[in-house]
Amino acid sequence: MGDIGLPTATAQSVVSSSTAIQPPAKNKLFLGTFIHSKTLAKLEFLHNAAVAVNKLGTIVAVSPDTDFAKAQNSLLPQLKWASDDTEITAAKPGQFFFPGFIDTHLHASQYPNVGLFGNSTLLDWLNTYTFPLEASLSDIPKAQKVYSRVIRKTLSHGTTTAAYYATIDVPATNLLADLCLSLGQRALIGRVCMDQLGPTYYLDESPAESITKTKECIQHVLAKDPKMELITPIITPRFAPACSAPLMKELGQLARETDLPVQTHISENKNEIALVASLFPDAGKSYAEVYDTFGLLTDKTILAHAVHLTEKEADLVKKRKSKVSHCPCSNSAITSGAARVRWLLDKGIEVGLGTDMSGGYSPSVLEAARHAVLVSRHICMDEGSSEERDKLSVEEVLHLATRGGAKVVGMEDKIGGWEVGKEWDAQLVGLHEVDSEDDGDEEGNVDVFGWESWEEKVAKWVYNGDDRNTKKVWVRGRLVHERR
Ligand SMILES: O=c1[nH]c(=O)c2nc[nH]c2[nH]1
Ligand SMILES: [Zn+2]
Repeated sequence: MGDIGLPTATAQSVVSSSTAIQPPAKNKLFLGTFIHSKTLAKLEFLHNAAVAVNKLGTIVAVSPDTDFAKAQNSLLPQLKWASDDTEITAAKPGQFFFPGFIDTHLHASQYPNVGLFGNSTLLDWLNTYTFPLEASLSDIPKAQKVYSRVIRKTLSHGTTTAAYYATIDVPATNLLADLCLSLGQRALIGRVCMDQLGPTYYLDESPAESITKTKECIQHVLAKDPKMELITPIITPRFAPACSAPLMKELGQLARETDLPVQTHISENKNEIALVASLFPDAGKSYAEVYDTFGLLTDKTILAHAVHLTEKEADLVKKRKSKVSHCPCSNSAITSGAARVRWLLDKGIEVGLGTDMSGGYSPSVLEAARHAVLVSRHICMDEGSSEERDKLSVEEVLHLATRGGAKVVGMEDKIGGWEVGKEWDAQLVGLHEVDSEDDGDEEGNVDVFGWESWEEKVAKWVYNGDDRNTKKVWVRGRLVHERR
């Protein structure tokens, strides 16, 4: 990153240690069934397999047909790992390891509002529910309560990586970064930039102030995690209607100078699109062109929603290699529309899933995945649809939730599947076996009778699973959640 005149970190750290970027104490060996996305349409099932994870949290071996005895007698000696320096986790029968979910778009600051949207749509929802809550998080103890809770909650649903919006407040945004580090969630941390549209009590005073405060947050993250091993700063113009042309120009320049990722919203709602056209009559012809004019459509830009993009805009997004975060729960909840995911994928645009709390009502990427399936079926029922082809399958939405999301956040070399060299960001999933002794209360809604294929078990998990099925979660090899 070039010298961009970032100020030195000034914010007080509330959380003192950054333990999550310390290596785990022991090597780790995982045994059992491993499932991950192989291609968009295909899951791969590795049964009776072993995955070895070193003390840095990196996968160093993926070994098929390896039970406990073979691991002890062959794999560990091969790795030169002593048994007493290796922690072994074996999945029980019926359990499986799955890559951690990647939530490519959510507002940490809006978590207290999940489920609160009434009959609102985007612009009135922002004014009624969202801006007042976000503004209130400049109260640091309140921010601490909300941010710790949202991190723990999303981890408990298997989200190992989250692209967060915080608020305009610098200390509270830095606190979110600190908490991700201490609780061990991989995250992109965005201080929200907005110098218009919001209420006077919740606005950056000028483009210059917005840039200075953004740089303070970037500096804070880089001071805490210089190699961006766990947390990454992300430049966050809220959306075009909330950013003046001079602010967007400077943010585009900052993105170019720092080569940092960018996140924003695009084409979520028809009134919003009309507002963009009225606010930026000269800058460009379309919403996407407005961002492009200011250098904000980069190959590291995450565009949330993209519900109403035109053909020409989608082609521009593809040309710039910008990515899309599909947020189906949010799009249904606040009546935004149905994003045409197959159309985006067919154009070669990378797509991931976002919960978009609290436009979205759920912290669960699994919920977003099942709603992505359902929204795709609504698209099939529209006139002029290509019908069957528009449907997304279980395999496809799980791909979006993992490998697709990894590409959207620019971490496809690090996370999303079981390959040597990737980091162990994983969840252990357990379904309720009807023949087992327990009554299944702890295993959630997913009853498995024993005759299902593994493909069927996964489909049952996608349609009926929840956090009760997420038994353990790891990020970079560190256990960050365990269901008791
Ligand atoms: O889903 C959304 N959530 C938000 O907070 C927001 N702000 C602008 N546009 C937005 N869309
Ligand atoms: Zn959003």
